[in-house]
Amino acid sequence: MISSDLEQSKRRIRADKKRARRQLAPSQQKRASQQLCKRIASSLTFITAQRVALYWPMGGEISPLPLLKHPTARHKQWYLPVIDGENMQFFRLKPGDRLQHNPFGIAEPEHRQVLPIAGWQLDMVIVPLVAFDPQRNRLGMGGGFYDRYFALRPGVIKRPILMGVAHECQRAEKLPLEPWDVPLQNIATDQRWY
Ligand SMILES: Nc1nc2c(c(=O)[nH]1)N(C=O)[C@@H](CNc1ccc(C(=O)N[C@@H](CCC(=O)O)C(=O)O)cc1)CN2
Ligand SMILES: Nc1ncnc2c1ncn2[C@@H]1O[C@H](COP(=O)(O)OP(=O)(O)OP(=O)(O)O)[C@@H](O)[C@H]1O
Repeated sequence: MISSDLEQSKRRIRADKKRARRQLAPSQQKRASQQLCKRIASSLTFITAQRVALYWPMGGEISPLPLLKHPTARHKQWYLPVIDGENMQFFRLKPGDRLQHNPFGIAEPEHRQVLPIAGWQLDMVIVPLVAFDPQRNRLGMGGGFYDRYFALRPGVIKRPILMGVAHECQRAEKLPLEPWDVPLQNIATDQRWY
């Protein structure tokens, strides 16, 4: 087994960090999410972004949802990931939209526009992650959805800005890198920027 060392190390880090974030008390979760959203809301990336994708949190993930109600966010258009088999697309989320659960138990918009938005039309994507390191490397749930979605983005194009978000306790010293890993422009936690 050639891949075993790397795979094993990724498996271990995923298990560790999923446990760490699930163990945060509801009050800690709430406070962390508020701190995170305050940090993001004061960033130029967010202030100037018109079309922003975020995610519906699950399993102890830090919640980006307070951003939806932030005073500076009133004129933004919001998008959520929708998965279909191995594919992921982003669909518009409007106030009052009904949501439904996908097979992973993650909420998605129930009634969708016919076509998803094209990735390059998004200004900013708030990217969930399981673990990160100070070099802004990311380890996700293991489905490869975000890596595949952004794989086609040519290096010269800076749009959308990919902003990873996490609890500070999801920081790892150094993550094993895969050739397909898509770099994040920055990572925000409840504590600081990376
Ligand atoms: N909130 C959120 N939405 C997201 C992602 C994410 O990481 N977080 N994704 C980022 O790619 C995509 C979904 N990716 C996923 C990939 C794997 C599993 C999964 O393996 N779930 C297992 C066990 C969950 C666990 O270990 O905690 C399962 O449902 O059995 C779930 C989602 C799109 N939407
Ligand atoms: N650009 C790509 N082209 C083809 N396959 C890919 C690509 N990116 C990722 N994959 C596949 O996805 C699988 C999962 O990748 P990885 O373990 O890096 O996921 P992840 O980044 O943790 O997950 P996610 O992005 O869903 O949160 C890999 O085994 C790989 O085969």
